[in-house]
Parts: sequence; structure tokens; C-alpha cells
Amino acid sequence: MNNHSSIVLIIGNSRLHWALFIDKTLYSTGDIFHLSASIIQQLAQCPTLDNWLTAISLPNNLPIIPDYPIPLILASVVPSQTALWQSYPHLRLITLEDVPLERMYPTLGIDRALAVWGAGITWGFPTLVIDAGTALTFTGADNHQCFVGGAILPGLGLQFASLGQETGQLPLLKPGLMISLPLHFAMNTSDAIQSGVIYTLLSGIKDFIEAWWRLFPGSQVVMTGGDSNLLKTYLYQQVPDIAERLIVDNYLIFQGIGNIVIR
Ligand SMILES: Nc1ncnc2c1ncn2[C@@H]1O[C@H](COP(=O)(O)OP(=O)(O)O)[C@@H](O)[C@H]1O
Ligand SMILES: CC(C)(COP(=O)(O)O)[C@@H](O)C(=O)NCCC(=O)O
Ligand SMILES: [K+]
Repeated sequence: MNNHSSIVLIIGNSRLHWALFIDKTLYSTGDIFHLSASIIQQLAQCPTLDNWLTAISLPNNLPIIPDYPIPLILASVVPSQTALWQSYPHLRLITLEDVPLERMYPTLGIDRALAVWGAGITWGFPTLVIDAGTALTFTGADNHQCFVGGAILPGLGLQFASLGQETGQLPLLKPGLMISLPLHFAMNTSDAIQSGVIYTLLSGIKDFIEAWWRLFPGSQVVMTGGDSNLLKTYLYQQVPDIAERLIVDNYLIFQGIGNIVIR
């Protein structure tokens, strides 16, 4: 008997986040850089699981007989990337209308809606999601499964990149260069950038979490995204009582999509 498998792709501004569902089980996940138009065209012309596994660099030893063409469930916050997938034969594009949250505004990012839905069904409502991706976003939902709003700022990598690219003398730093926090008052340029970016980011995160807990005392706070583990490590050193209550879960969006479309 064929297994009902599907590929889920979340297109973020830095990377693609993919998952393979076999029946209702989240079988494997990963992150890759955006695929080229020609690879996407090849997948659209021959959407076998084998071709998919090659494209997402996963070993080809799955114990299943997959569907053909393998369904693709897509959620994207990058319209130019979404456009490249329109020719895929078995495509389901997820939009805000698919997400059962109340009171979302029409331009809300689908990644934020899915992540807060995934956090609520996994960890309970109310919930605050902090997505530490290209942008860093806060997205809240209350115990009536209503969207409560949020905030958007440049993420860790983007803060370093903007300083490195938009100034004449500052080096381009990457996140993760240091695991322990720098001195606040640094004596060289690289440390000064890291201090400025990291401490203001941590204070901002602390401020938003405390503001959330004033509205929803005891609520879960869940962090996700490419910089989530690093930021949690920093938070532990700066505000351990908050970090201890913070959940890191990098499957939120997949759980949200799985709950909505894979039944
Ligand atoms: N292997 C990696 N390649 C690229 N970025 C990474 C990697 N590991 C962690 N990151 C961090 O992930 C962040 C982007 O997060 P991600 O969740 O991929 O973003 P998006 O969902 O916007 O595509 C960057 O700031 C970067 O520091
Ligand atoms: C805020 C975002 C850029 C975050 O994208 P990401 O960092 O995950 O790539 C994305 O969710 C988006 O384009 N949102 C639309 C605006 C909004 O949510 O209000
Ligand atoms: K993201």
C-alpha cells in the first residue's frame, strides 16, 4: 500500500524550511538555502520523492512507497520565491484563510500565523511566539485562539549585516561568533558591535516577554527560528529566570501546517 507522504516547504527570507510527512507523522525536517529556478523546474516536471530527497540533501533510503506526484504544501513570505513554485503539479498554497485564528490582519505573515497556531496547539493557549529568523518577530494569541498582535524588528543576522554593509568602516560579523556574552563596554570594533546588537536585542526580548506576562500571566513563551538556540543561550546568562521558562521549538510551523492540512 502506498503511504501518503507530503513535502512541506516554508519559504523564509533567508532559507527554505522543509519537512517530510509520512502519513500523519512528521518524519524529517531540515533547512536549505533557496533553490534555483532550474532545480524547481526539474522538480515540477518530475515530482518523485527521489528527486525531492536529492534537492533537499536527504539520504534516499526511506522505507515507503511514496505517492506520485508527491504533494507539496507551501507557505511563503517571499512572493518572488512563491512564483517559482506555481508550476508544481500537486501544490497546495497555505494562506491566512487556512489558519483558524481569529482577528488576524490581512497582511500578517503566514509564517507568524502558522507558528503561533502551532505553538498554541502544541504548548497551549495563550502563547507568545518569538521567531528569531531574518526578521525577529513577536506574535501572540490568547486563550480564545484570537491573534493578539505582535512586533517586527531586524533579526540578529540582519542587524550585523546592515552595519557591515551600510557603513564604511564596520566589519561584517555573523551571529554565533561568541557563545558567552561580551563586556557591555568593549575595547575593539568587533566586540563593540556584538555588545551593542546583542545586549539591546536581549533587553528588547525581555521587555516584550514581561509585557506579555502582564497581559497573560503564566503564558507559555516559545522561541523558534535560526537564531533561537543562540539567543536562549545568551538570555540564560543575562536573565536566567526568564530563560528557564522559555521553550525552544523549531517545529512550530510544521505542527501548525500538519494540524491544518494533514489529517
Ligand atoms: N546554517 C545556517 N545558515 C544560515 N543561517 C543560519 C544557520 N544557522 C543559523 N542561522 C541563523 O538563522 C538566521 C535566519 O533564520 P531562519 O530561521 O533561517 O530565517 P528565515 O525563516 O527568515 O529564512 C540568521 O540570522 C542566521 O544567523
Ligand atoms: C515579518 C516577516 C518578514 C518575517 O519573515 P522571516 O524573518 O521569517 O523570513 C514575515 O512574517 C512577513 O513578511 N510578514 C508580513 C508583515 C506582518 O507580519 O505584519
Ligand atoms: K521564520
